[in-house]
Amino acid sequence: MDTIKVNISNAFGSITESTVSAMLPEASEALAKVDNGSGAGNDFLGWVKLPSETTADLVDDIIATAERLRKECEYVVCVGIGGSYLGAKAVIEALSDSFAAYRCDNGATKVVFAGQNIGEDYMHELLQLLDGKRFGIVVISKSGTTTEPAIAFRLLKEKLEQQAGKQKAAELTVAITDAKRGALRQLATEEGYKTFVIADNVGGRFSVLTPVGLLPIAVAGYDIRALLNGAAEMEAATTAASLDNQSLLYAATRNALYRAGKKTEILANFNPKLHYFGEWWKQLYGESEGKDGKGIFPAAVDLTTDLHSMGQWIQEGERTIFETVISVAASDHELRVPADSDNLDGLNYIAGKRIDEVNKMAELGTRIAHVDGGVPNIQITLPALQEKWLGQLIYFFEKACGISGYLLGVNPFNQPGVEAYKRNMFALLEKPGYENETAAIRAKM
Ligand SMILES: O=P(O)(O)OC[C@H]1O[C@](O)(CO)[C@@H](O)[C@@H]1O
Repeated sequence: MDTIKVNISNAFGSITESTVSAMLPEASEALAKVDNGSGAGNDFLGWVKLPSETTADLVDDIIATAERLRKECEYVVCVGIGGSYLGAKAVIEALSDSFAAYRCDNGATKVVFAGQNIGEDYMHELLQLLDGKRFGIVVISKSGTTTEPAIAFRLLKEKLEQQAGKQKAAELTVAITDAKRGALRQLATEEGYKTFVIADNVGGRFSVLTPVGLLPIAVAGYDIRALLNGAAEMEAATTAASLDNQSLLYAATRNALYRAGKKTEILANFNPKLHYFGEWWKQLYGESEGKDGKGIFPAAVDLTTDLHSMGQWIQEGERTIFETVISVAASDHELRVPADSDNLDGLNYIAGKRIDEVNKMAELGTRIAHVDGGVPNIQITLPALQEKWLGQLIYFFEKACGISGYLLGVNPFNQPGVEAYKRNMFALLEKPGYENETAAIRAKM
């Protein structure tokens, strides 16, 4: 079976091959905690067997629901934040025509996102876009009480009910939430929305292969069966307690680098369609590892774009970073550099070459330059931006994240730190029940 590949041959300097090999017993223990559920946070391991255990009935139901929305709606607004948004956004962006938003003529349903910010202008402009349009809503919140999506959903629900009437609005709304608990579950029951469940044992940032990610991806017209199949292949390929297990290898290497003083990992892509993959990855690793005063800081760059902004820092700044490059072997389309008789820009030496070949040389040149500059490099190669490979990549990173969190010595499946800003915001907005916090925060101002 073909799988995505990790190459650590350029990660050495502050660590050696034997440093990584010496991590194997510890990494195998961490892997066992993920696979056997014997570690901290083991009530959130529902994602481990999701690809192989997702039933055909559920997939059929998701696809049928997506088809219904695609038939009835010009726009589907997916409302959610963090893990209830980033996975779908990452996969849709990776698979989409970069200019899909500007191609108003193809009649395909457009997936737009809301509830991932509290931007007043963003919401105003979205409501304006939807004015008089046939639209539907997929509202996604595991807890059902997250402020950002709750505000967006209030506005969108009101708009949809005004435009389509209450009953039709209910038919055009799908809620993805907890099976029993929470405000969204209660509302969905009262209003009669079609619902899908986020299982108790799957945390938001590990939920892209549940209806949370699968429904928006299917609404956007992509093949969720292929995505799940790819993930299932990687599920099967990441159980061995060996450095051939690509997730274990990546987790062991990044922890070896961290222990050697490399505190920041920069995830780099050379394909603009992977920008949101970096955003998804940042949440996955940031929320999983950044706790107890520990954790590799996950940063992401889009190259070559950011070589003209962050390139200087990466090349010559503080040597506490390492870089992980997602390398896509083949592009979908073929385009060559044109020849020009005047050659004023001096580009004729590459005339006739594929744009992708130029990009690949930029990638190789960057990798060599950064390694020479003291930035260890891990390379992850996938053959193409297609559902199967993205499914593999998602599962690869999830599995590695669980192993890596245990290697780091934290509970990778909680995120207690996220509550701090919420408590302050509620106190400042004078939420009932927060009177003491309101007084305390006012005293600090
Ligand atoms: O799906 P919910 O409950 O709205 O949560 C959204 C996001 O908020 C967090 O709880 C905190 O950022 C994330 O872990 C989660 O992905």
